[in-house]
Amino acid sequence: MSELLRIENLSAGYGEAVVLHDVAFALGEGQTLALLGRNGTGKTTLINTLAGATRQHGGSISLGGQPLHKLAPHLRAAAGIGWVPQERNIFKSLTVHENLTAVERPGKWNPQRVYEMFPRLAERKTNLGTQLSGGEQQMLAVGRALVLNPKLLLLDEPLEGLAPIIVEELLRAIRRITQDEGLAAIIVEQHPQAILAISDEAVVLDHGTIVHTDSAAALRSQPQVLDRLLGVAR
Ligand SMILES: Nc1ncnc2c1ncn2[C@@H]1O[C@H](COP(=O)(O)OP(=O)(O)OP(=O)(O)O)[C@@H](O)[C@H]1O
Repeated sequence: MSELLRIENLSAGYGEAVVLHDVAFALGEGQTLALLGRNGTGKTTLINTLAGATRQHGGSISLGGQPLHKLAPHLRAAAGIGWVPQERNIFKSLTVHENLTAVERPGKWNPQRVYEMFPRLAERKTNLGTQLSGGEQQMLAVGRALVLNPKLLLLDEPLEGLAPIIVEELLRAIRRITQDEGLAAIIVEQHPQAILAISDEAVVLDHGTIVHTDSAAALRSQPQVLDRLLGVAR
């Protein structure tokens, strides 16, 4: 398996404030990484740093051998980072279809394939972003990242605040995207069991540093370790 992402000695934050300290890990092509940790430990900051939306103070990030450090967020998208931020950030004044076609880049993912995966979006094709439920917005945010045809998908709490039936639908889609279609992904989630079940690797952050790295299967099978790392019995 060849390497896709390499992070070394990374420190990053907001303005002068440094939130992440000496973060380092690598991810192979087609691998899925669960990024876990208590509230406020830096998970979103790490995702945002990969996407280019924070201030990098030191260290390096490379994707497929290309350094990302100096690239603005839109150039990171072009370099292969598909970002689904916590706030979803869909274009609310555009229709579902326009949200997808506005950012589409050539590759195997196109709006038609997104509609096949999320039939609800196909039914809502001509609806504006403002007219979508939270679950539909999340599906659209995932679809919009996919039609960029990224090398690496970043999903920041994709299941947060959604009804159980929608959670199931999104989990099925994420499994299909990562396991069946082989797209590499980093997934942040508060409820780790569901994500560990579909991930290859796991990294746990605390106070902005990595405190545990293991295979997802090994971490999943040790509830007492998860309990210690995340603070609540899962
Ligand atoms: N825009 C910002 N400006 C300054 N500090 C911030 C900003 N966003 C987050 N922080 C700080 O960075 C730290 C890490 O926050 P972050 O949102 O990355 O954690 P998280 O692990 O994703 O938490 P959660 O699970 O609650 O989303 C926190 O101390 C937070 O207060």
